[in-house]
Amino acid sequence: MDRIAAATTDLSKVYGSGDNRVVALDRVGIAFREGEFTAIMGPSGSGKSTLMHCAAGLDSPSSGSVRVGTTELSTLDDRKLTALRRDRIGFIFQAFNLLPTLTALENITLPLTIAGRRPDRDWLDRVVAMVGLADRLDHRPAQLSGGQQQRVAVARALASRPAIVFGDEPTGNLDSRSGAEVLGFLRDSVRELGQTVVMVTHDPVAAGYADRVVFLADGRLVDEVAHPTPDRVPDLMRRLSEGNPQPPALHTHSRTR
Ligand SMILES: Nc1ncnc2c1ncn2[C@@H]1O[C@H](COP(=O)(O)OP(=O)(O)OP(=O)(O)O)[C@@H](O)[C@H]1O
Repeated sequence: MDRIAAATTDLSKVYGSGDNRVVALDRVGIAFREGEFTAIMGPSGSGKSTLMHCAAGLDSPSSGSVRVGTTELSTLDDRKLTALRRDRIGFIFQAFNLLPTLTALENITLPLTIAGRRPDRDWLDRVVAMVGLADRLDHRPAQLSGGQQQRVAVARALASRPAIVFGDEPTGNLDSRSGAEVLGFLRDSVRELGQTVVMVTHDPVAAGYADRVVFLADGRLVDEVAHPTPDRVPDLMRRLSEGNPQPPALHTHSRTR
């Protein structure tokens, strides 16, 4: 049986009340299997960021549940939730969010330093080698290109060997060549290092690097494509944005409800 890195059950998130009430997520159930690369797509406002933030313990559900590994997040107090995010979850943001005064290596190991943990030297060497930063470790962010800075952020996300890595538009600030490199490294972290990656993206080409793409519309999971290729994803996106979530013939299995 596949092991589950993180999962949501009947996850709903409602913002505001009365006339301002927005149902950002409507009973979303999704499992992220260990060693799998998932892309989350959907129109603007469909709930992608909210799903990622709830699954990563950055936001709390209105109802339903989230687990990371076997840990149910609702059972954790703030201190334990912070520790779980730090120790078991990696984050990669659109803006690289590196500390300018630290070297690349110091940025990569910062979450471990804060946690008072000693880096696993072998693992760190593998991660640094994978993202091709071995000869840049003493550079500061300003001395690195955008693509190199995002590679530092990828290595930082992987440094603790987390249960799951969440990326929020990780290539949104990169040119297509640097974006392709970063996506390749994310895919390598899954294929070669056995990591689990979930990425929100608007870019069908980026989604083409994933093992599967899930589509949200109006806070619901409306479809899922396994082994996407860049030519299949835009077709699905077009149909969804036209308000017709009928799965086209090319999909492998559907979760429409
Ligand atoms: N803090 C908040 N307060 C009120 N409404 C919110 C809040 N955060 C999100 N929403 C609403 O919830 C819905 C889902 O938002 P979310 O940011 O998850 O969508 P998204 O698919 O990530 O959008 P985008 O692609 O534009 O980033 C939207 O209608 C949004 O306006």
